[in-house]
Amino acid sequence: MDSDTPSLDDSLDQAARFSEALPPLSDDLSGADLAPFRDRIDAIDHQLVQLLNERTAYAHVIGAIKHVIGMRAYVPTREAEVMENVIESNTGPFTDNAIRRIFEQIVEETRSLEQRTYEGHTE
Ligand SMILES: C=C(O[C@@H]1C=C(C(=O)O)C=C[C@H]1O)C(=O)O
Repeated sequence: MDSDTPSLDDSLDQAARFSEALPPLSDDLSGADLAPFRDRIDAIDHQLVQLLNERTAYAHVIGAIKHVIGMRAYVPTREAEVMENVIESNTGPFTDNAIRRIFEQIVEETRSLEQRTYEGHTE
């Protein structure tokens, strides 16, 4: 996904594919209800937090194993692979750069947890 400005039609198509619970929208958006879309966002945010914490739990285990076998927490080659994978999965409307920035933050937080836990980092 390279375009910086996805079309509203594409996002509406995607939204309809993701959730059958959404109300149909007419061409005139001025009377449309925000609530069902915000409800979906709230539910997704909840799932995202659970998934991020599941991801972190696996990384914590990986950190423990690396510590025991004498590996550093920070593995730049794996981080590059993670970044390639997520960009490969990206179907938009987020751009690849947006996905990259989000995952840089996720991986940085994950790495930091491992380093604090197993390498005595203070930040
Ligand atoms: C989870 C790991 O530890 C660190 C965090 C990574 C991540 O968040 O994906 C990737 C590589 C490491 O820098 C790992 O080595 O797989």
